[in-house]
Amino acid sequence: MLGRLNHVAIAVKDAEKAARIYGALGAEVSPAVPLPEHGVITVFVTLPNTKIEFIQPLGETSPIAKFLERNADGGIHHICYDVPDIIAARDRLVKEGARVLGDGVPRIGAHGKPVLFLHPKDFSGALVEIEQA
Ligand SMILES: CC[C@@H](C(=O)O)C(=O)SCCNC(=O)CCNC(=O)[C@H](O)C(C)(C)COP(=O)(O)OP(=O)(O)OC[C@H]1O[C@@H](n2cnc3c(N)ncnc32)[C@H](O)[C@@H]1OP(=O)(O)O
Ligand SMILES: [Co+2]
Repeated sequence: MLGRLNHVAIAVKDAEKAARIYGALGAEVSPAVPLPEHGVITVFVTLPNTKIEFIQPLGETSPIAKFLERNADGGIHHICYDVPDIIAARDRLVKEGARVLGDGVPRIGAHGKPVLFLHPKDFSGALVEIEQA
């Protein structure tokens, strides 16, 4: 039911600036992409085995605003796993007692595929995103 580690997300105040050091190391760095429906701007760094997603707040109601108030210098915000069937994964997780954030309906994420978020208190203090593979 669980696939590859899709990305590790780091919340920062300036995503392009944060990714710059990875570019200096020769990694592929994407352009900044605003995703108003998620309240963030993303910059992806592609590594051989996964990606780093830098997320910067966008708009008044960004879901990462409080996190950055608590972590002014930035910090690891969530981890994202591929799942082969996001609806089956959601239903199994709910059955096991995990809380799906929002209305439980997958939304299209940064890679154009459906994503869901799971409450950090149900995953040992780590916010988890699942993405349809
Ligand atoms: C670009 C699209 C997409 C992709 O395709 O990759 C993205 O990644 S979008 C990324 C941003 N979107 C989201 O994060 C959506 C889901 N997040 C949420 O719904 C909220 O951020 C949250 C997880 C419910 C937290 O809400 P918030 O209002 O910020 O926090 P609270 O202060 O109410 O926190 C409650 C509780 O949870 C702890 N917490 C909060 N954020 C995290 C975190 N990132 N990792 C671990 N723990 C977290 C927080 O410390 C509180 O704990 P207590 O103080 O012990 O109650
Ligand atoms: Co993400």
